[in-house]
Amino acid sequence: MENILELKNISKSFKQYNVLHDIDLTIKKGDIYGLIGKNGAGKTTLLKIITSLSKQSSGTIQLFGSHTHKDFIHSLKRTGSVIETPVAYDNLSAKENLIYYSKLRGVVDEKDIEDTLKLVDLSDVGKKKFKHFSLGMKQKLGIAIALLSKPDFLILDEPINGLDPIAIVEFRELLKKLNTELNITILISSHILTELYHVANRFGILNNGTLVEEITKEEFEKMSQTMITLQVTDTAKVTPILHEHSIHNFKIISSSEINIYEPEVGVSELIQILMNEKIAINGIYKTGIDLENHFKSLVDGTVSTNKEDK
Ligand SMILES: Nc1ncnc2c1ncn2[C@@H]1O[C@H](COP(=O)(O)OP(=O)(O)OP(=O)(O)O)[C@@H](O)[C@H]1O
Repeated sequence: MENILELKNISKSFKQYNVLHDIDLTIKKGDIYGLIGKNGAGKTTLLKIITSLSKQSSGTIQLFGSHTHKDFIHSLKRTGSVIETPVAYDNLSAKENLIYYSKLRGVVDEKDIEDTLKLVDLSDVGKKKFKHFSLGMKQKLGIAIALLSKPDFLILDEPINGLDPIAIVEFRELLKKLNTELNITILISSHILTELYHVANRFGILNNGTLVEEITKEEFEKMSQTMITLQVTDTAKVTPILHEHSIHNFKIISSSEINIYEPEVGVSELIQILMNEKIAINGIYKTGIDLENHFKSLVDGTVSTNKEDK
C-alpha cells in the first residue's frame, strides 16, 4: 500500500537539549494513525517538523513519496493541519472565517464553504462569533479551515484535549467520516489513549522523544488476548530458558514477573518447559491487557492487570 509519510531517523535538538531521537515512522494511505505520548513526549515538535513549521536537526521526511525538498514542499499542499490550538478570527462567524480563509487560499466556490460547514456540523451556528464557540466547535472549525484545500492527509495535534464526552463522540464520528467517505489519511496525536483506540487503526507510542513502538489495532487485539503473566522467584534465570525455546516476545515487569506475548505458546507448554528446567512457578495466568496498560508498560515499565479476569 502507498506510503503517505515516511520518517527516517528524525532527530531534533533545541541547543543541547535532544527532544526527538531517531524517529522512524510510516503512515500508509487510509490510515488513521494515533500518535500517543505523555505531555512533553515530543508530539507537537514532531508534527511541526512534518508540516515544515520547524526543521529537523537530522533525518529525512518523504511525503507522498517526495524525494527532493521541492517535491516535499509541493506535497505539503496536499496536507491540511491543525497544530496546537485552532486559529481563526475571534470576531468572525464560522462561515465568515471560512470565506476569509478560502479567499486567502484561492478557493472561491461558495458551495465548497457550505459543504465544509455541513461536513463538520457547523451549518447551524449562524452568526455566533468564533470567540464564543465551545472548544469542540473551535476544533471543528479548525478542521473545516484545513479541509478547504481538499487535503489527502490531515494532521491534528491533540484535538480531543479538553472536549466533553459528547463532543468527543462527535469528533470521533467526524474523523471516521473524513477517513471513509473522503479517503483522507489522518495523523492524530493525543495523550488520551482510550480515545485514540476507538478511532485509529495504527498507533505509534512516543516516550521521551523516542518512538518505542508502532503497532496496528489488529496486532494489539491479538496480543491482548494472548498475554501470559508468569511469576517466579528470579526472572533473570528464566529469560535465557525462554530464548532457548524460541520465546523472544516478552517483557520483564520486575525481578519476579514477566509478561509473555507469544500467541503460539500455551500455559501448559510453558509450565512443562519451566518444570523441566526446575524453575519454581509462583503464579501463571492468561491475562487481558488494554491499550492504556500497554502504554504504561512501555513508558513506565509498569503494568497493572486485572487478575479477576482469568
Ligand atoms: N522551541 C523550543 N525550545 C526548547 N525546548 C522546546 C521547544 N519546543 C519544545 N521544546 C521542548 O521539547 C519537549 C517536547 O515538547 P512537545 O511540545 O513536542 O511535547 P508534546 O508531546 O507535544 O507535549 P504536550 O502534550 O504537553 O504539548 C518539551 O520538553 C518541550 O519543553
